[in-house]
Amino acid sequence: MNLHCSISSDFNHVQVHHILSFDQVQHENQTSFKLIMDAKKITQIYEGLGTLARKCIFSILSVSIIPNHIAFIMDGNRRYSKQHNLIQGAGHRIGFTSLMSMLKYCYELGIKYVTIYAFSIENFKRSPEEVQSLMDLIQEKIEGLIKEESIVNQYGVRVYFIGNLKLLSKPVRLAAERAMEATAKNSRAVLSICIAYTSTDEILNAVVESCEERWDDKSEMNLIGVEDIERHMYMAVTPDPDVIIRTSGETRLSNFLLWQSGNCVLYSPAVLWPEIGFRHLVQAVLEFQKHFGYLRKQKRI
Ligand SMILES: CC(C)=CCC/C(C)=C/CC/C(C)=C/COP(=O)(O)OP(=O)(O)O
Repeated sequence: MNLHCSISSDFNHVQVHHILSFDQVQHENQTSFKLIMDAKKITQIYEGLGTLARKCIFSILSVSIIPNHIAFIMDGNRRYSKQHNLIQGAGHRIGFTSLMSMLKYCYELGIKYVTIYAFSIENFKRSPEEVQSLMDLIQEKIEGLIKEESIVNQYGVRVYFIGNLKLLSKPVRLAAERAMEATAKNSRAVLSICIAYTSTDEILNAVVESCEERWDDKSEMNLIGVEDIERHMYMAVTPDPDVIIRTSGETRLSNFLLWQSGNCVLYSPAVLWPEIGFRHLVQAVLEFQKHFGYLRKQKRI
């Protein structure tokens, strides 16, 4: 049959436009299929080599002490979008992919606790469109986290949502509750997702709850102690962080883990969050190891 048709195929951003005969169409499809298979094999080989290289670097790092808890301030997603002329929200999507890579590296390295600043109470002041688009993304990704093949299940991670969850819309809050329930039996590692969170709100809430608890207690003096406040912190489910990594070169904490970060290393690489990579995690661990002697004395560990 001498059919002529137009094929448009998009493979690795190469556009092919041809008028082809039926035989040519079949040939072209077979060639594309072969190219895709070759690309997959090459990717698998690279991934295998990457995993091997990481294992080697991790065993060198493990000669010294590995942090127990790393927290991330994922700064610079909108700037990344602007710099690369991407549509609004694209930077956050790419940022989520970077987050998944960082979680994988952390859990591979044996870091038990990871905390991320996903959305602060201050972020509600952004334009309604931006808040909605971020919340849609967060909801979509929370639902993805509990799927069988997700990183969370692969590494046996228990997920906590930390913050004033009453401030979230019902669908996001329900998704968060489902994720906490679905991962409650995982015990190899912990991911704390700070959402609708600020330290000011966390401390205020802990003080109020501590006072309420003491109010009915007639037997003791009505004084609250540090340990009461700590018990009522949203972050009471994890030990204090050893390292906070904030991207985009900023050294501010922006109302994140202020109570918990008294004795912790702040590492702030000058890359935007979507650009963060394995080398930054290695650098952060080395910084922690450099300061560990001092931190150990402060924390009495
Ligand atoms: C389920 C789950 C954990 C999802 C997380 C998704 C994600 C990557 C959220 C980042 C949110 C955020 C406000 C980052 C700060 O960048 P920015 O928007 O302030 O960018 P800028 O610093 O360039 O202004």
